Amino acid sequence: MKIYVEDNYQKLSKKAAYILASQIRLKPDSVLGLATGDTPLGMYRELVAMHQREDLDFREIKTFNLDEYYGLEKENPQSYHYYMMENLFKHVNIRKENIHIPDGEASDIEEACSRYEGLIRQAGGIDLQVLGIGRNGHIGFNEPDVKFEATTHLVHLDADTIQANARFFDSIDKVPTQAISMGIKTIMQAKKIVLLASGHEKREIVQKALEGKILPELPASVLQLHNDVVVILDQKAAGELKEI
Ligand SMILES: O=P(O)(O)OC[C@H]1O[C@](O)(CO)[C@@H](O)[C@@H]1O
Repeated sequence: MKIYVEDNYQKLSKKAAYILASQIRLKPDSVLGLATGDTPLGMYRELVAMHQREDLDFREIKTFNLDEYYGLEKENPQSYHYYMMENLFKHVNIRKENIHIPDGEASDIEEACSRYEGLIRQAGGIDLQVLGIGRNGHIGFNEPDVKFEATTHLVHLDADTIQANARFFDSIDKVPTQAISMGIKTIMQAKKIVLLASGHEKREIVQKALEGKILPELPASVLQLHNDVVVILDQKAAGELKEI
C-alpha cells in the first residue's frame, strides 16, 4: 500500500486527478470504477479542467460507479446518476453507452445486480477503482459486518450513513434506506485501487482501516489485502496514522 499525505484537499484532488489522467493516457480504453460523495468532487473538477485544457480524452473510457440509492429516480438531484452527470460526464467526451451506474429503479434487483457484474466482466474488469471511505469505514455502500465475498447487491444503509448523508436531503426521512452497491469482492477484483480521504472526521477510521485488524466490522480494512492500493490523504485525515 502506497500512502501519500498531501498538505490540503486541493493538493489531494490534484494528485488523484493526476493518477487517473495517467491511467487514461497510458490506456485510453481503461475501465474506471468511480465513487461519489464529497471527497472526489475536487478530483472530478481537475479532470474536467484537464479535458478542457489538455484534451484529456474520455472517448474510449468505460466507467462503472460503485453504488446508487435504491428507490431514487435517475433525475433526482440526490441520485448518483445526477451527481456523475453534473460533476463529470456532461463536461467530458465520454460516450453515453460507456457509462454504467447501478440501476436504483430496477424492479428485479437480483437480475440488475448480476447484469452489472456481467457488464464489468465483459469490459475486461476494472483497471482502476476510486474509493472514498464512510465515517463508519464503509467503501461503496458496504456497511460494517459486510461479507467480503459479496458481489453487487442490495444493501440496507446503516443509521450512521443515513445520518451522514441527510445533509444532502431536505430532511432525514427523505434519505433512502437502501442502495445497490458493488460488493467487496467486486471492488477487490479491480486491478488498482485509489482510496481518498480528507478532513479531521476521517482520521480515526483511516487509521483503523489502514493500520488495524482486517475485520468485516470495518469494510475498508480489507484493502490491506489488495496488492495495488494507493491511498491519498490530506494532513487532517492522516492525523492519527502511526507509521507515517
Ligand atoms: O466523501 P464523503 O462525502 O465523506 O463520503 C464517503 C463515502 O460515503 C458515501 O458517500 C456513501 O455514504 C460514499 O459514496 C463515499 O465513498
